[in-house]
Amino acid sequence: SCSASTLDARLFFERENELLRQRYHEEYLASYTYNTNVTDENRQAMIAVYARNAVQNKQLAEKIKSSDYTQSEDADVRRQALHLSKMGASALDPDDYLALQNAISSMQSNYATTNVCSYTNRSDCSLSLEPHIQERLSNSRDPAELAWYWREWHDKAGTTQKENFAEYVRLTRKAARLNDHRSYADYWVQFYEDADFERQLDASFKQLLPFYRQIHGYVRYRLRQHYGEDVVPAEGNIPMHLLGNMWGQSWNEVIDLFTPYPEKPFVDIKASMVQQNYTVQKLFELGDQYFQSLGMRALPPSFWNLSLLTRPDDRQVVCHASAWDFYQDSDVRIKMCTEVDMHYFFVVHHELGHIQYYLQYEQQPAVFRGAPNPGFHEAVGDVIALSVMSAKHLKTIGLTENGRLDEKSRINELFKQALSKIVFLPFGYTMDKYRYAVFRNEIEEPQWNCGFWQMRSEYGGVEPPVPRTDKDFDPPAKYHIDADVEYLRYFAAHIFQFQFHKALCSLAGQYAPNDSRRTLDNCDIFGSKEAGRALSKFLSHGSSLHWKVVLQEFTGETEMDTSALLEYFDPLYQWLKQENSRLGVPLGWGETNKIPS
Ligand SMILES: C=C(C[SeH])C(=O)N1CCC[C@H]1C(=O)O
Ligand SMILES: [Zn+2]
Repeated sequence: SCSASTLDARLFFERENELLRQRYHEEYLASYTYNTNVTDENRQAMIAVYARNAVQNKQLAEKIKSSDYTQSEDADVRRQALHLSKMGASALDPDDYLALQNAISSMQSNYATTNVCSYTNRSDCSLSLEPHIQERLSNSRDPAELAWYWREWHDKAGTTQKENFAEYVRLTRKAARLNDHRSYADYWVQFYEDADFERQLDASFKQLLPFYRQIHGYVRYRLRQHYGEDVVPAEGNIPMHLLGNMWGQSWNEVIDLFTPYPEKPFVDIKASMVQQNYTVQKLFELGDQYFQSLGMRALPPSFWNLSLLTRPDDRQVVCHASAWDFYQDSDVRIKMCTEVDMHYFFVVHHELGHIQYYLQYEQQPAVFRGAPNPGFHEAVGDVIALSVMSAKHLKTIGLTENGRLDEKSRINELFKQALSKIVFLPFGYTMDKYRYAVFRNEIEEPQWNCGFWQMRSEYGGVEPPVPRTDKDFDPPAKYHIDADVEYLRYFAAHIFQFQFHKALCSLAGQYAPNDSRRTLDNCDIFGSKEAGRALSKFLSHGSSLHWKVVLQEFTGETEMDTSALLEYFDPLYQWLKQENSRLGVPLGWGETNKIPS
């Protein structure tokens, strides 16, 4: 039985959740219209919807704060009240709110529309990040050309946005204070519902640093062999323009420069795709079929009709991949500028993971249609991709012949995985350690750029190809910094995904401890209804329960834990330690000399 006041509370939240769902629906429609057609008119229209809804969200939060719902006897009422009283930017007055949304959307528009001039044809200034500049960073082996594209992009996508970013810092700080947070960083941290979160992050990073140092040392050694000592220092920071990615967040695009066993070549999956007439549509169909093989939700017809899966040639779009929930009639979509290659095959699964989450929790009240830990949402697709990219599965779908690797090929494949999964960690960690420091005014505005590069060097041992000063401003060269997207969700996801993978592989009978035929790096859960049932149950909770409760039901654990990740990569870690000592590879790095000391 429950008291009249609880019945009254439930009615209140039922009504408010329906209104909130409608607000989400119109917000995401307006945002999708802008993201798939970047014009100032669409940008203004989107902000107008945000502003109108912010007033409603603020009123709801204030109504709840003046009630006793957070003390209700009903745990579900308490949790809904807690979530809905968290005001972010909507705490700002209307003028400040509009100014903040203008700053953020202006940075996003700049990022989406920045083009750079070709290194080989300076009069052609039409090159976009995806696919043109990324193709050069992956395939050019000319340090001068790579440095050209690094600098063009950072000058045009970064430095030009300094004023907008300063306005963003000022107004998010004001919003955080209005909500009694010490800073906007503390507003972000509260979404992990764990007072110990930042300490756990630091502990996880420290646990993984020795492994990263082995990878960093080996890569620097091999890069120096290839490019020579004038380009790559023996013991200093790695110049990041050589690493195959604009931000140095994953290095697998240039793995052919440092394959552990070059005599065991990688299968060229892209060539197989091209040879088999793969289309973008096919990549998404394979992903859809994977989830269906687990007994999970199929993509609804509206997904295929309303998504934007390739870059259109008649308008500007925000190419950065994203998945969308329109909070109505299972209307879920992906927007990305897909190309047919292995990188996008991975991104397709990453985004379909978000889509599956949306579909699994759509029955929850609007307030609980999200992940209980931001890292969970970013981990789902990656977990499936760990199975999809295994030699076993690539053979199943006919992209390779060999479904079981010999020891040397296994080291090569584990190294390729580590060049995105382990290399990513210092990058992900720094993205928000830096923004926390800026939001908390621990780095002051005149040092914002040098502070950024000092942290990238301290945590990851990478540096710009050219000297940078505080006259430059490089952070907005990264999408998430422009778009006000918190980033530690990806760091957490890179650890959680191995915990999820181990649990699912066990359920699928694909993994057993100490069974050399059933290791984590060659597990493929394809077709396992057992695994699918567990994953569906995990996702269907949405954020209705604390993430530790939901995690415990799924994997038996209650913490973010690096053990599964280290178990997955152990053969490589042991190999690297031996190889680096055999070669006499120096480990670690000093301070970067690319910023004024
Ligand atoms: C693919 C997405 C959209 Se949620 C993304 O932003 N990711 C996925 C991996 C890390 C991060 C990035 O690109 O920086
Ligand atoms: Zn994502």
